[in-house]
Amino acid sequence: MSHTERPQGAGRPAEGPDSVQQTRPTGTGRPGTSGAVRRFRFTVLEGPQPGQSKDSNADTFSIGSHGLNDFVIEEPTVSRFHCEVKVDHDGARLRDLDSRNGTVLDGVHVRDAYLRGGSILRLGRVSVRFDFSPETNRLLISDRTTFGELVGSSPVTRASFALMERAAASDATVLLEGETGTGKSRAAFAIHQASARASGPFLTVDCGAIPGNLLESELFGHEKGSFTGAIQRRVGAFEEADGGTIFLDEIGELPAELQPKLLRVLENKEIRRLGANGYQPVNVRVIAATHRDLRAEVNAARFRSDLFFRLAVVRIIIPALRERPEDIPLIAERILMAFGAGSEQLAALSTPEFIAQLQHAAWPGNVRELRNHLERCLVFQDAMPPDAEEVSAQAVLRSLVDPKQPYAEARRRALEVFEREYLDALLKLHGGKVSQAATAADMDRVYLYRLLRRHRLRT
Ligand SMILES: Nc1ncnc2c1ncn2[C@@H]1O[C@H](COP(=O)(O)OP(=O)(O)OP(=O)(O)O)[C@@H](O)[C@H]1O
Repeated sequence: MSHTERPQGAGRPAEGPDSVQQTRPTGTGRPGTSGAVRRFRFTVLEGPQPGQSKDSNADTFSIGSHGLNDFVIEEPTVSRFHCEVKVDHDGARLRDLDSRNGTVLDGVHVRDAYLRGGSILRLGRVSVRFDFSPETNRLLISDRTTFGELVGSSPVTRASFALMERAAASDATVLLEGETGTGKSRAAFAIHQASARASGPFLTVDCGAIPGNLLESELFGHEKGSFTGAIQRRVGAFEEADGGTIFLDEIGELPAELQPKLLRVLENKEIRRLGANGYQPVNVRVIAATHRDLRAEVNAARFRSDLFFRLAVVRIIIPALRERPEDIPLIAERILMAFGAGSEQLAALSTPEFIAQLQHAAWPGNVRELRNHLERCLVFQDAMPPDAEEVSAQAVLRSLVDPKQPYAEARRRALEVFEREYLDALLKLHGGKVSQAATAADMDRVYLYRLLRRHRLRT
């Protein structure tokens, strides 16, 4: 059985000893503040080291047999990344990370549930007890509300900015995790620009968009004649990015046969072109991103555990837009300015009512979807509520037809809107995978890429 459980009375901090007193960081408007979240502890009841306990030191805490967990329990029935607890508005939320033997909470198999103080978890043959402690953990929150192109004032966003600032100050490999459209590629570029490598190149390789057999040559290059069609020598992205940063987007899609090759680059800082005899050194910083939880991929043996270890030196999670509605006024203003909205349009699209509507929408496509919606509002010159996307096709067509415009111009605008809607829906249907979308739509992949870039649906 799998379900989501909430403790009674969750939703607002209760006063009992087992409730979360403060799940939101404090002092959110003040510069340089750090937030506080309630601390908790896990104690092993049955397992390899009974009595051993571990306190949380941030707002999330993971348990598993892999060395990157907060509580490492080395026992064969415990998965590498077994489960995670995150303190949120409602309490301490437990998530099973697709573990092999599952997570059993007080006798019930759960995937997602809220914990009470004294809850007993069974992970394979190990059992642990969860308790809240009276102390709090302080979280580091940036005093900035912008980082590169990204803006946001919510504590979760500013906590991610704090990590991005730290990442920029170092040369460590970074793993960015977040749903599609949350701003991962902008974050990667902003980290590069704020780093000592800013004057060097920044190269993006979308590991999900390039067929596996071409990806190796795209990344590492090839020698002339190394395979059929290799009519001349080609420099790969790692060599091209020398002295700068390479952004490996959708790293979760990296084919199994390329994973040890990337691992070697990260470990030894050297690459070998396809068909070459020897290795050559490269000086490149790697930032990777994924919309998946790579820990579940590691559990399922689809992603190498040692590669995850090397990539996640700094792991930054960019939350979904629905988890940070406080960011919406700033983000909307930034987007409207970028579209060149005039002061009247800005005023019409920043009324408290309209902003509240935006803040209550689910935005499965995150900031990208918000941007598309705002663009439509500008085109239609109307502060449409987000669910107005459902308006009938006829109403949309009617609003596009403006007989005061020359025919050619009216047609161009209508086509423009159609194209964007089509591409947006196509990408959503195929989970953002461009190659797959191109095949399904019977389009050339390179042409689809060009269209996506024109509509700013891809960078
Ligand atoms: N915090 C933010 N402030 C302003 N704009 C943002 C923010 N986050 C995202 N955006 C905008 O949203 C759009 C999508 O961002 P981006 O392409 O970086 O997302 P992504 O997570 O890399 O998406 P995908 O996984 O689909 O590649 C961009 O236009 C970006 O500028």
